[in-house]
Amino acid sequence: MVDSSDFTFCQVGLEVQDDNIESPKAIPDINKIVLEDNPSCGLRTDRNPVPGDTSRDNATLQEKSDVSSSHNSSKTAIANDKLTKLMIPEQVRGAKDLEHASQEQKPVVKKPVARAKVPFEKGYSQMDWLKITRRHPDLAGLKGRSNCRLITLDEVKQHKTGGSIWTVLKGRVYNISPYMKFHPGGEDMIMKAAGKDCTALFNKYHAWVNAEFLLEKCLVGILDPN
Ligand code: HEM
Repeated sequence: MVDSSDFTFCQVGLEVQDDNIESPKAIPDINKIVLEDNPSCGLRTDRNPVPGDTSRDNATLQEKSDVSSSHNSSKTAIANDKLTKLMIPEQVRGAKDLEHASQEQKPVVKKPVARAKVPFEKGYSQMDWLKITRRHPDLAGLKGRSNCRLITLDEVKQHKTGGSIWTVLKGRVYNISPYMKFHPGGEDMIMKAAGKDCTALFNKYHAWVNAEFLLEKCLVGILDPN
């Protein structure tokens, strides 16, 4: 559902039609599901059959039956020993690591990715910015000029400092100078956009941000494509 009060974000991909969601397959009978011990790690003996070796079937069976029992049982040790003999040294090392890991049973804890969002100063939230855009008569610094004119990249390059910091975003030229202190990623980051096309950088960090809306009043012109 689209929240019309949330002006900061825009839709990036296609919206999923809720009523079109269908289960691709019927849910299988859970009683028929056979659990296998690490089927994807190359430990299954039926992938490396050795003629006349009946132990491999036992080993596979042993593996299956051991899923719910203790990993430290002597039967598993024998089966694993047989398996290791069928493998090349790299596989043996990998299998030993795996065995070791399963014995320790350590939970995998994923570290959260640190976000580079800067806590905003009082009076510099996105809501404060929105209020300013409503009140300020000339955030773009147009001084009466039209914001429909074509602007070359050379002209953009000349605006890198002070109250006239221009950037190109998705083919439009904005004066981002008044927005600098409001940028949630910090002034240093947005300063990287000064005097150049920042579309790639912008999309790298936050393609979902609705800059067309946030910077609407900062529009200086359209980038000359030639
Ligand atoms: C030029 C127009 C830009 C606008 C309007 C803008 C706007 C925003 C907004 C609204 C957020 C908060 C996003 C969120 O809460 O999810 C944000 C965060 C951020 N921005 Fe920008 N930004 C701009 C350019 C840039 C550029 C050029 C860079 C990098 C060089 C950048 C780097 C960041 C970073 C690192 C964050 C924090 C990331 C995060 O919240 O995960 N921004 N920006």
